[in-house]
Amino acid sequence: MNILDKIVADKRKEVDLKKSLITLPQLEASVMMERTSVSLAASLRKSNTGIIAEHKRRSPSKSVINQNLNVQDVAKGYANAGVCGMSVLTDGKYFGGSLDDLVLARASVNIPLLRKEFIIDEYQIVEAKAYGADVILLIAAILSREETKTLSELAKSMGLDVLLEVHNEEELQKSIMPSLDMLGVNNRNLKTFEVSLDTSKSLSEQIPDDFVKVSESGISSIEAIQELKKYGYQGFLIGENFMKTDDPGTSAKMFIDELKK
Ligand SMILES: O=C(O)c1ccccc1NCC(=O)[C@H](O)[C@H](O)COP(=O)(O)O
Repeated sequence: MNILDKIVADKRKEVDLKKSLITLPQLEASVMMERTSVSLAASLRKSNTGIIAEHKRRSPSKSVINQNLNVQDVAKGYANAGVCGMSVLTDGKYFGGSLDDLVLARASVNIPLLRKEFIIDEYQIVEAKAYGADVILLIAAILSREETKTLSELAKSMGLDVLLEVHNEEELQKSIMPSLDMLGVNNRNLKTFEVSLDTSKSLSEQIPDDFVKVSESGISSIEAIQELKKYGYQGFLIGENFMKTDDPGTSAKMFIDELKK
């Protein structure tokens, strides 16, 4: 069993439990359902920098990254730095995140918020909207084409943007469909945890131009972004590089200021 298999097995149990605790009609009664979402894809299209900064306390590959921060401070810091969007990990067991993190980030900033989660059920999409997300992540490695279609169409019907994450050509080819806004190539091999920007480079040509291209994971230098831009990438998802510092907002600001030079 690889890490994704383990995460998904746990997620199925978690979602079943949640459905029995908070019903769909209860989620649908959230005031957030009336909120107009802010598009991350639009924000990336008009940006020269394209940074999506992540709130990430720990991860299966790195164990603890930073457990001492207040998510509201991190969100305000990222917004002040001029990021295009913020990614909030909501998985508890493997990443130390929660839906509370999403709500607190939403209460602090108006930038696009991505719910970074292992989505396998429509319930989690309603949940994302109800807790203030603007964007959901779908991971091709854990979904069939039919599931990707059903989930992405539901998200679009709720006004949410959809970022589809792929790791290889097979996942990309099986998943391309009009109900996606952004295609994210994850540079981290989730079986070995090895990170290589070559994954983004080699898949870039196969991503149709209608989708915003996002490169995810292992990005820590200006040079890497300049290189990825040559391959058509407009979005860059960065977690650990900012979160490992005492002040991720200031780190993101220095990074973005440097990128603008
Ligand atoms: O980060 C991990 O170890 C990980 C393991 C298993 C599944 C997903 C994982 N990460 C999710 C992500 O996509 C990253 O948090 C995100 O791309 C930021 O990556 P980084 O800049 O390398 O922190």
